[in-house]
Amino acid sequence: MLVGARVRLCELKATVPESGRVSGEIRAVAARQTQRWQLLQSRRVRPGPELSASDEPSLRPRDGTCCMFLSGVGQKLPKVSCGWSVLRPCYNSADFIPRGFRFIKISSQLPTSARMLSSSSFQTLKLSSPTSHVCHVEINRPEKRNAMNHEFWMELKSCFESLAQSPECRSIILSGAGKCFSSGIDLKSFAEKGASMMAVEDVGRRAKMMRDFIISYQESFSSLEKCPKPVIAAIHGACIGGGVDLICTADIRYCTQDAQFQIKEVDIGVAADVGTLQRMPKIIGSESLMRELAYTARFMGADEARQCGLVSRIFPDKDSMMKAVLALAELISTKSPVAIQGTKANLNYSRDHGVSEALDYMATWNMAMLQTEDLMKSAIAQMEKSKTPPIYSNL
Ligand SMILES: CC/C=C\C=C\CC(=O)SCCNC(=O)CCNC(=O)[C@H](O)C(C)(C)COP(=O)(O)OP(=O)(O)OC[C@H]1O[C@@H](n2cnc3c(N)ncnc32)[C@H](O)[C@@H]1OP(=O)(O)O
Repeated sequence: MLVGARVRLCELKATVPESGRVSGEIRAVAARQTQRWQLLQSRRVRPGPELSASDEPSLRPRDGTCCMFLSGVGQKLPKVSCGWSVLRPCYNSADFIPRGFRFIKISSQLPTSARMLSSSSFQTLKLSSPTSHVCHVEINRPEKRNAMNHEFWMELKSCFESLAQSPECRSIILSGAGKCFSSGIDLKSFAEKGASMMAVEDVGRRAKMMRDFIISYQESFSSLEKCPKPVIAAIHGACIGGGVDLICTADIRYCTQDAQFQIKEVDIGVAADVGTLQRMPKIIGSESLMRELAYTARFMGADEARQCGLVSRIFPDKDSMMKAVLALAELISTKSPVAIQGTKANLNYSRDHGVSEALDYMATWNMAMLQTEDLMKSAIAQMEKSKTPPIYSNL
């Protein structure tokens, strides 16, 4: 929201339950984008005349939150149309708070993730924001069946590191453009990289260079796992070699009926080295099947992938799958980001540690996170049997 932008406060809904605490939501329209504002702090109020919004909400310049002041109080508040207002910077918001209530800007239609990280930042990825808080990352080399060239590995890491830092992004969809999800590492790019490293004469230096190279590719894929937001992989057609390594870093995997998974590495003379051998046994649970797939490089179809737990749902085609992943990502994005990100961090931790160690980690995590405002908001919504989820602040 720009300082000085004209906004029309089009809807104010608030109720004062018996406890005397106000909960509510305010919507404003600015520059043809729907902006949502939510009550951040509530105060005890006296019964009185209808509540009306002050006509000059102020934007705090540092963090972009909006201070909105209410001049009256009341027991039950109808929808109120408030006309046009001008947002002004508020350098000392504390001056204003005692008289009313503070509102915080929750979201705009275009999340920061997508605004800041436009597709034009990347050669091999296409980014979009299907809804506020959901980001869609598409591997975008369809003419090469989304083969992973060096640029892709570098861009994927920088993309997910940025999304990790974007407060407005709450869930992420990963898919492939064109005929398939991915044909794995770009064999041409891989051969060129290999040749340039092999040209280094000293074995020690050559080995060090290769190690750094492998680690940099591992870190690229690990950026999905380290990203605190849940990642949903949507897989159609071929998912080969590096494609399998990549989907193993996702939180949830859906696929189409025509999906084919192949741990191809033994066929190109290498042991898979960017995550399949480490993550997939923990996903599918069968050591025997894991080894069979990795030693033979045979294709595994969608039904078998679901049976062994590699994917959780199968769809007849890409369109129906994308609708379902979008609905799933959207649903996740309506939940408390504190709760969702805490859940991901602790599921990851507990996968890699023993039960008692993971319980200890959980307790330490929640000794901070149980203090979140999201807990109270959620509890109130549950008690009030609210049909819509509470609106949570970005994290
Ligand atoms: C540190 C190391 C880190 C990671 C290591 C990972 C290991 C692996 O990923 S191993 C797996 C390597 N991948 C493959 O062996 C797959 C090769 N591709 C195929 O089998 C097929 O292309 C297909 C995916 C089954 C799709 O078949 P189709 O739809 O018939 O397309 P094509 O005509 O074969 O290909 C179109 C176009 O794409 C180019 N291409 C496809 N895959 C790759 C690839 N992996 N690397 C480079 N280029 C690829 C193919 O050459 C065609 O290009 P044109 O210029 O149009 O000829």
